[in-house]
Amino acid sequence: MRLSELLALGDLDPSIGNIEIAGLSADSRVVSEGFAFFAIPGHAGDGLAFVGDAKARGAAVVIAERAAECALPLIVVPDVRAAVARAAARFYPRQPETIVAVTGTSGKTSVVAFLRQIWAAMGHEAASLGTVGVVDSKGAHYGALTTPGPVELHKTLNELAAGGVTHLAMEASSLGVDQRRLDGVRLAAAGFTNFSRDHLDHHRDMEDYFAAKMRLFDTLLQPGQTAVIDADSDVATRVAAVCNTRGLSVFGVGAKGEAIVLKDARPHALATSLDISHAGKNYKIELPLAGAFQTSNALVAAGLAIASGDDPARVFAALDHLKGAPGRLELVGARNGAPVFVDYAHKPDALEKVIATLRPLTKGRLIVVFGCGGDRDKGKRALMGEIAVRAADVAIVTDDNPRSEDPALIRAAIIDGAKGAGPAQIIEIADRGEAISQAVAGLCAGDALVVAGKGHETGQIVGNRILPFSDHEAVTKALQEHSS
Ligand SMILES: CC(=O)N[C@H]1[C@@H](OP(=O)(O)OP(=O)(O)OC[C@H]2O[C@@H](n3ccc(=O)[nH]c3=O)[C@H](O)[C@@H]2O)O[C@H](CO)[C@@H](O)[C@@H]1O[C@H](C)C(=O)N[C@@H](C)C(=O)N[C@H](CCC(=O)O)C(=O)O
Ligand SMILES: Nc1ncnc2c1ncn2[C@@H]1O[C@H](COP(=O)(O)OP(=O)(O)OP(=O)(O)O)[C@@H](O)[C@H]1O
Ligand SMILES: N[C@H](CCC[C@H](N)C(=O)O)C(=O)O
Ligand SMILES: [Mg+2]
Repeated sequence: MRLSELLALGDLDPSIGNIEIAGLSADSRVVSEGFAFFAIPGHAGDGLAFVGDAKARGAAVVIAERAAECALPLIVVPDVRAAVARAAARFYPRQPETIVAVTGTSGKTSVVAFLRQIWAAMGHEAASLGTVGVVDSKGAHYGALTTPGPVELHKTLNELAAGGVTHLAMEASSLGVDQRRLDGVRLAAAGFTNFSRDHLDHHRDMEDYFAAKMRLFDTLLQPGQTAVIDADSDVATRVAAVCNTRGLSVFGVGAKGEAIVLKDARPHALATSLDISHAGKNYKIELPLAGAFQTSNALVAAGLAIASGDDPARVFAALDHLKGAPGRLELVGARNGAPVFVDYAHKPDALEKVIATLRPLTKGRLIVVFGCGGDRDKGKRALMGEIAVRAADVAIVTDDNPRSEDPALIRAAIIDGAKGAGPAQIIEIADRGEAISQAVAGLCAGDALVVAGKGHETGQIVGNRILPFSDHEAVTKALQEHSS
């Protein structure tokens, strides 16, 4: 592809515009012969500092936001992150016909997994993309980011479409939206789950975080398209106002929803019976998932399936067969009849919700094993400690990806927040495997254990090393060791 086509800039000097481009990247380390290198002014450094590296690897041209002394032809654009996203969409032209993006602090991975399952039940060739990777009818492939960078994203979209996928549900993280990773994606609709504290290590404050999410609705969705909103979220009215201003069609779901109305939800064991209405008709659903939050997620997914053209009665029937996303309130086993769950709650609201879900199902003690990630929002540590001792009976504080930080200090910050904040016993066990083993060993009939924070993850990040570790495997091992 010629550079003028890649950038959609017809007025480039032909000596530059006619350069044949073999690929594109914003990371000099993956540049090859004939590539266009997009120099992003980032958080840690400026891509312009890596032009020499890009040239040595064969880059043909640099695209940046400012003019600079440069060993290669340089083109200045106003927003280089948007430019690389749009260029990637041209270089990898195919996309599944129906792409839906889901944002919100919690529930994105669950909603895209549910939507993929609903679409598959409708007979569509469906896929999902997000924190647990790309999942389609052929299997799952893990990736590093929830919303991949634009070059990887468009390569993936191209491959999915070429492989016959017509329907894709993808997660839109606030960072992904903010950093223009989705700017070249042809969206059909978008979903919003909820809003609470997260990523305050990146966003200046909660308003900045909210605005980042709203860019999906006020900029990326086009007027006339549909926004499916969990109407029971604290910020649903604000989100709907943003959507109305943009001329979107608002589809509210939940007890306060107007498009799918949740009339009654009766939890029993690990399932929930729902009475809902939509377009003047009533439906009964046996959702095979526990937790009010999973009901909300399932209704957002159903709304997105209906908004993208599927038959409501068939969509609601599909909810009877939903499976949870891996590591989201996943029942791994039991000891002395006490269930053991693995969950991905690594932020305050999620921890609160998962404990609140298990509390009514637990006659004995509710035990939670958790930690907080290093190099992430420090403010959430004390909050999560406080929630655990207020809402659970035993809080076992352990490590969760300490990264470059001293894990003992992370645990101390959690315990500082926990002390005196509630009745639960606090136990500190640094080694996560040992914490899980001791928690399992102590389970009595009537108890329940939730190991929170790592969900589907398969490693413990200590310094720059990723040590193999899975909560699921650690629980299974502990259940075997402490059987009888
Ligand atoms: C903190 C953050 O969001 N970083 C993202 C951001 O990097 P940055 O702006 O800080 O870039 P930088 O490190 O300053 O470097 C500037 C530029 O120089 C380039 N570079 C750098 C070194 C080099 O040798 N050569 C080179 O060309 C970099 O590729 C970059 O383009 O822009 C990059 C290009 O798009 C992203 O790859 C990078 O994601 C990093 C890998 C990351 O870990 N991001 C995480 C925090 C993230 O995005 N998480 C979200 C949310 C998760 C969730 O809620 O589920 C996600 O969507 O996964
Ligand atoms: N609708 C919801 N409201 C509150 N908490 C939720 C909701 N859905 C899921 N959770 C909690 O958040 C955890 C993460 O859920 P999920 O992976 O679906 O969300 P996510 O938005 O993709 O999160 P992340 O940004 O961390 O990838 C779950 O394990 C559960 O504890
Ligand atoms: N996408 C989130 C996941 C956090 C998971 C938790 N296990 C941790 O490491 O803090 C992040 O990178 O902030
Ligand atoms: Mg996710």
